[in-house]
Amino acid sequence: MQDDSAQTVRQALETQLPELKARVSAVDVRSAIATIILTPPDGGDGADEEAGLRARAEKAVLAVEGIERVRIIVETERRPVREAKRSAPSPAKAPAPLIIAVGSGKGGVGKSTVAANLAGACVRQGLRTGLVDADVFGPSAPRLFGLTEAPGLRKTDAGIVPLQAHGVKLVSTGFLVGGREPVVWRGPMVTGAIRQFLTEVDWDGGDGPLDVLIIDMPPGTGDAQLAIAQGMPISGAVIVSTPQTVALDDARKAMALFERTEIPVLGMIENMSFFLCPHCGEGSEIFGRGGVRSEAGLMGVPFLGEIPLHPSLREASDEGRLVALEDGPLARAFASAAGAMLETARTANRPAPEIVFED
Ligand SMILES: Nc1ncnc2c1ncn2[C@@H]1O[C@H](COP(=O)(O)OP(=O)(O)OP(=O)(O)O)[C@@H](O)[C@H]1O
Repeated sequence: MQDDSAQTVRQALETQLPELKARVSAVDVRSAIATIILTPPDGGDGADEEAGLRARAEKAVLAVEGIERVRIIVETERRPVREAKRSAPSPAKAPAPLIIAVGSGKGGVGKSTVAANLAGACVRQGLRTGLVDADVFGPSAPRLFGLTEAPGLRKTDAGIVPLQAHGVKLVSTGFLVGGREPVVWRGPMVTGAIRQFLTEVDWDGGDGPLDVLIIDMPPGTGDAQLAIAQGMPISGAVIVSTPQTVALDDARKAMALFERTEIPVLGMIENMSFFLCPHCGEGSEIFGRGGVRSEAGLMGVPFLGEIPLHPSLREASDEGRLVALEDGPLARAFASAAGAMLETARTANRPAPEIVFED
């Protein structure tokens, strides 16, 4: 369905504005919001001409049935991945001793919900916790943390000031988009914006340095994900998957992506593992519980835990609450998964023992 609307939007753009055809690098449609990523114009175009072109593009997209809002993002830099790696900050400048990327090969498996609640579980353990919502296409942190009406991000001499909710400090491209107006992003975009989130945020802000930073990766396994993976000294990655075979196939691709960038996979979390009935508390294994555990076994990575499918998790997410900070089976599931994740991350990060030769 989502793919169909993206295709319709792309067609509308390309038919009505053939001059843009070569510049449309990605189109995404979610919740009636169309995001269009354009490559920069070829040298000659003046600023006015470019602004006019974008305005016409917005109009063309808004005319597509079902689209209520348009975001046009113009990439100004598209550095090859290798270059991104070179520009990665030195570990000394890393924002936290533990930086954990939460990824999934495919959207909709609940990765963002899991990432947010893992962050909540870290706060509950008394850790100073940050979260980067790196999903430029469908930022979900504003909704998950109840910050949809929050003011935009500010920048001071010390850096970008993160927002804070439920004890988690967070940045999201969602905080760059205001109200219901179509927004044109300027300046270094997509990978550029994310790179700023990875390198220019004042996480400390006088409260002390972070203990752990969680990165909610964009779904998929393309260049954007690779650039993020290489833009920061990530300690390890957690892969979220549902137990169905099709989701597992994508999870495998996500794992391969992290392996290519030499980021250790800390383990897998099974989301929507089984249906936990809100009435009787009984579990039903509707998607074939255990698929992720066996996949983790096959891939030789730890299995970190299972999160049940429960209506209250969706409700809490829509209301901007973190179940990880409440009581009940979901909170316990997140506490256990976060505990396993931190344990594996700390082990993976521990420096190798030094051999001392005695005379
Ligand atoms: N265990 C669960 N029980 C009930 N609902 C869930 C559970 N996990 C996620 N959801 C719901 O499923 C939907 C998708 O979750 P979410 O947005 O976190 O997925 P995602 O993988 O990050 O998707 P995308 O990558 O497309 O943003 C949301 O409505 C969320 O509230």
